[in-house]
Amino acid sequence: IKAEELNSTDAEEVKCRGRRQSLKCNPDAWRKQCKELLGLIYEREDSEPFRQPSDHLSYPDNQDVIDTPMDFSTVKETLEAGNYGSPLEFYKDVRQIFSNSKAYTSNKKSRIYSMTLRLSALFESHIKNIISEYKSAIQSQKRRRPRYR
Ligand SMILES: O=C(NCC(F)(F)F)N1CCN(C(=O)c2ccc(Cl)o2)CC1
Repeated sequence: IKAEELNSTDAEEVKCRGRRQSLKCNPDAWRKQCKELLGLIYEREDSEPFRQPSDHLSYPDNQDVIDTPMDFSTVKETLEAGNYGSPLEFYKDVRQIFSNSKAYTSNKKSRIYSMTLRLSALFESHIKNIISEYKSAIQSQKRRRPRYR
């Protein structure tokens, strides 16, 4: 069979099988990429108030306003424990941090909320490539052979 006779999925699969597991084809590359992205976030001073769970005492309304507390140390531990099944789960938790802050704050001009806006701009600019590479790696790993149930 000549290469040009392969359809695009076959060609993609052949390309992935042939090549050493580079980022494009490696469905696990996202873990390392998310670790690096977390590193970037930790480097930012803006992330300081979000590296620890917010202490309920100083934010009493916290309980009723925030039903899913989240912070970057929890995300980091979950990622390092291998408890995220995909970058989409990682994405969901990080977005929770930002939405909690928005729920906490009464005015959109609050200093701490403005910190999350800068952080989420940084986060979104990186996470979208991680997720699209993950999705295409999954696609190219899809076996055409039926799985025996
Ligand atoms: O208590 C903490 N972080 C824990 C630390 F103090 F150890 F860092 N936070 C205070 C409440 N948080 C807010 O997003 C927010 C928006 C508007 C107002 Cl007000 O608060 C989250 C961070």
